[in-house]
Amino acid sequence: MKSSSNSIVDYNNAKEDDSPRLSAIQNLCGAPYNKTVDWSKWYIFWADERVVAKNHVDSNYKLAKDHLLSKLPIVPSHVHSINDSLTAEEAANDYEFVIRQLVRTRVVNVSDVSDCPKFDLILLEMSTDGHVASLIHDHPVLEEKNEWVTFITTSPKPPPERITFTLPVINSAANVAVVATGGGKAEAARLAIDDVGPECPVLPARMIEPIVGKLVWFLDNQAASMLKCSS
Ligand SMILES: O=C(O)[C@H](O)[C@@H](O)[C@H](O)[C@H](O)COP(=O)(O)O
Repeated sequence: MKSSSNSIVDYNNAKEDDSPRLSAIQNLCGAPYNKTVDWSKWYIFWADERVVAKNHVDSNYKLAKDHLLSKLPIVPSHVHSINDSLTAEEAANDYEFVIRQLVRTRVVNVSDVSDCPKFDLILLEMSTDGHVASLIHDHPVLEEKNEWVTFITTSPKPPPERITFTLPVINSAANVAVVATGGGKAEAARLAIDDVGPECPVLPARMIEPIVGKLVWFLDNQAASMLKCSS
């Protein structure tokens, strides 16, 4: 990753009760990364966020702040969280406006191949139903082509109101990492990654196909257990 990274981290994956994934993320707070990474060059955004107060237990911002951001020398003004005093629709519009300003001032790169920002890294976790960010299966949010940030009010996984980056933004990133851990995600991983044929549902995770960027999946043994290459 470039040292002048514009970084995205989707901390939804790091729940309090999820110690293996949380500790993997927290490794960044210790040696050597706390010293070798130039944290002053990092900019942090949320690929999706729950529309709750920043001090709410469901807030992804709070989770990231408590477990990572408060322990690293990241410049506070480089941390771009949503405005939690707005409705979901307003918060999505506001977040997109903020990102547009940062693209205009070249803090965030612009894609050569789409009308979208080009983030250096977008880190996502796939859920058991194959959704990533708040791009949920069979939802019009998957069709959004014009907005950079949009919103949903009907997430099957609570809380229902979320803002989310759209597919064009995620697929314009220089690098996208998708994480899946545990046997409960094995079937979704198979449907998202393997050559499963046209009769199978196209999960949101399968729609993550960076136009020119790099996609890397990180799976543990259980999540990878149904992949063809694992047999
Ligand atoms: O819940 C959220 O806020 C996000 O919608 C979602 O993208 C999340 O990152 C995955 O669902 C992984 O989380 P789980 O492993 O808990 O399903």
